[in-house]
Amino acid sequence: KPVTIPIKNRHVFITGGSSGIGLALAHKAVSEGARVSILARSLPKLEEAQKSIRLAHGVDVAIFAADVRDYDAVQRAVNDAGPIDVLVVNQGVFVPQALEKQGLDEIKFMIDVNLMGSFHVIKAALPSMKSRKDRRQPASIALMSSQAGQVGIYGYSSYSASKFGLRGLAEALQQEVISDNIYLSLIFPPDTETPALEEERKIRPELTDIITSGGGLLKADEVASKTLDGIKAGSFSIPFNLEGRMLAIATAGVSPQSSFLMAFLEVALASLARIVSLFFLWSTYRRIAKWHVQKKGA
Ligand SMILES: NC(=O)C1=CN([C@@H]2O[C@H](COP(=O)(O)OP(=O)(O)OC[C@H]3O[C@@H](n4cnc5c(N)ncnc54)[C@H](OP(=O)(O)O)[C@@H]3O)[C@@H](O)[C@H]2O)C=CC1
Ligand SMILES: CCCCCCCCCCCCCCCC(=O)[C@@H](N)CO
Repeated sequence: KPVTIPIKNRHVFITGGSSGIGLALAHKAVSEGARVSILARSLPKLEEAQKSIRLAHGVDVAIFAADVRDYDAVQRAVNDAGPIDVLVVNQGVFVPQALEKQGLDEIKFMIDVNLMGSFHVIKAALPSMKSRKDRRQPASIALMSSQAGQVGIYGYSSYSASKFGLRGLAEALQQEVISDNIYLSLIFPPDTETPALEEERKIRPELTDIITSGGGLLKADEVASKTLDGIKAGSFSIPFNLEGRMLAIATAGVSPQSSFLMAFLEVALASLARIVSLFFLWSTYRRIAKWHVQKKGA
């Protein structure tokens, strides 16, 4: 059933909140009257982010320097931050490369930060979320996935694995915390203009570039405002553009759906979404074949 998760005067804790989508989310949450904490590794970047938010909104967010791969550091930061009402597990890294060429260290890096790091943050925050003073007010745990967490893409074998993992985590955890009035959200952005995407573009395999362009491109603050709307609505899955909505319907699987309208659309459009997916796959594999022919020819 539909639920409303208030943001105003509540504690929103955002990991990866010093840059890109996380920083845009922090701005948005502050502008909606939330008390915001941001966690990341680099203190100078956190201070920079804190300054930009103070300049824009005249409010100070709390900053916590910790690497999500270090559980004790995360636990200390969460204890210092105090009970959390809305947890946004946003941190993430992506190094696109064909699996065969990718070093095991880079594969481990993405799994450690994107998946294991998310477990650390949730594990550290969950006890105080369950014992929050006003349990009648629903709480939220929102995990930053990606369209690459809905469909595997050339060059993203480890990245997609880390994001698909969040899906299993969210579906299982939702069953474990529903009785504590805590709602899970999975956020599925397409390519989003952030410093990390800029870096990624320099090293992304050509085929990855070609295929991901099918998902669209958004600005960080567009992603931030739709993300916050989805969290407030307690949506289990938060897609963004038309491709994202089609992907969400095509990959609805056995995930929770609190909106009757969306549930109806998932049922009514299931076969169309599968047809569009099959067409997307047909054109993708055709491009891959063409690319190899060109490469051989070159
Ligand atoms: N940009 C895009 O195209 C898309 C991004 N996403 C997802 O959005 C999320 C944010 O990406 P984006 O905003 O682009 O990236 P940015 O690099 O701009 O921001 C990443 C944030 O996470 C922090 N971070 C990185 N590693 C760690 C770590 N080990 N421990 C704690 N904090 C860490 C960074 O700070 P610091 O380095 O100081 O730790 C920074 O604040 C990721 O989960 C990504 O997968 C999803 C779809 C599209
Ligand atoms: C029903 C079928 C729908 C057809 C359209 C499908 C299009 C899929 C394109 C996938 C785009 C992946 C973007 C990854 C962004 C990202 O996470 C990286 N920038 C790293 O963060």
